[in-house]
Amino acid sequence: MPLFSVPKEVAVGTAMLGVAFATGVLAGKRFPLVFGTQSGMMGRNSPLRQYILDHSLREHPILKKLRLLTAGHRCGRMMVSCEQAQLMANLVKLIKAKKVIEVGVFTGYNALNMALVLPDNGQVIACDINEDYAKIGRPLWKEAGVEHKIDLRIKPAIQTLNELLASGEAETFDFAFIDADKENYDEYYEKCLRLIKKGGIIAIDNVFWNGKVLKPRKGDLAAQSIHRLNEKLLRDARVNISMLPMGDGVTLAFKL
Ligand SMILES: C[S@@+](CC[C@H](N)C(=O)[O-])C[C@H]1O[C@@H](n2cnc3c(N)ncnc32)[C@H](O)[C@@H]1O
Repeated sequence: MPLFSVPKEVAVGTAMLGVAFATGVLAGKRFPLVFGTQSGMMGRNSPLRQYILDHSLREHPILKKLRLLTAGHRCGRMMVSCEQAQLMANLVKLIKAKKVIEVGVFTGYNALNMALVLPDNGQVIACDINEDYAKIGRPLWKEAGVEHKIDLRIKPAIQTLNELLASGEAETFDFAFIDADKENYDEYYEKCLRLIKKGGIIAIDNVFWNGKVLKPRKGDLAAQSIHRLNEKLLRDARVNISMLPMGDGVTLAFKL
């Protein structure tokens, strides 16, 4: 005797949805992504994400301090996810990077994360328009002993990137992380591509834009901009790419 009964149509519909979801999961189709951006299977507060953190996060104690401090800020959700930052640190180490760019710094969680793995003469050119955010992180950059590696430039990132190009620094960077205003993503990508060396890597954050790239709405310039760049990257012969379902989606572009 069932504990409760549902109309046949509802039962059939639910079963079909379940099969569709499972098929999507098994076939690696888009269902898990649709359900898994910020609220579902792999969302920020999901058990699976917690499992990932419990079984892979190796966070420097001062980095953790900055993460917890930033999480309490009213804009704390802008911070990059810690597992994504760890992937970037691993890549920076793997390619023995010396010079990196960050477009969009906030309190500097990822700037600190990269500075911690750069050699002592390494350099993070950190671009942001808001110095107040960086003031939160700077004491911790100092406490970690890497403040000297973080060169914070407070002005629109496009201006900083243009200045780097004008001062002859094209093809001298190893790694770039793009994580500022989404409407300018394409311009950041093009300039970073000129600034990094062959074999260098560009990581682009928020490439899912919380699922809105699936059907960008007319007035949503951020979703449109990210979606356009995603489409362009698919066909961009200057790079190899991987789009990863981590955080809000991150694309890695490897310069050929
Ligand atoms: C998502 S947050 C960056 C998070 C950061 N990467 C981290 O590790 O936590 C975006 C940042 O981009 C900055 N930003 C927005 N527009 C910008 C612009 N035109 N030029 C430079 N920075 C900008 C914001 O002030 C904000 O700090």
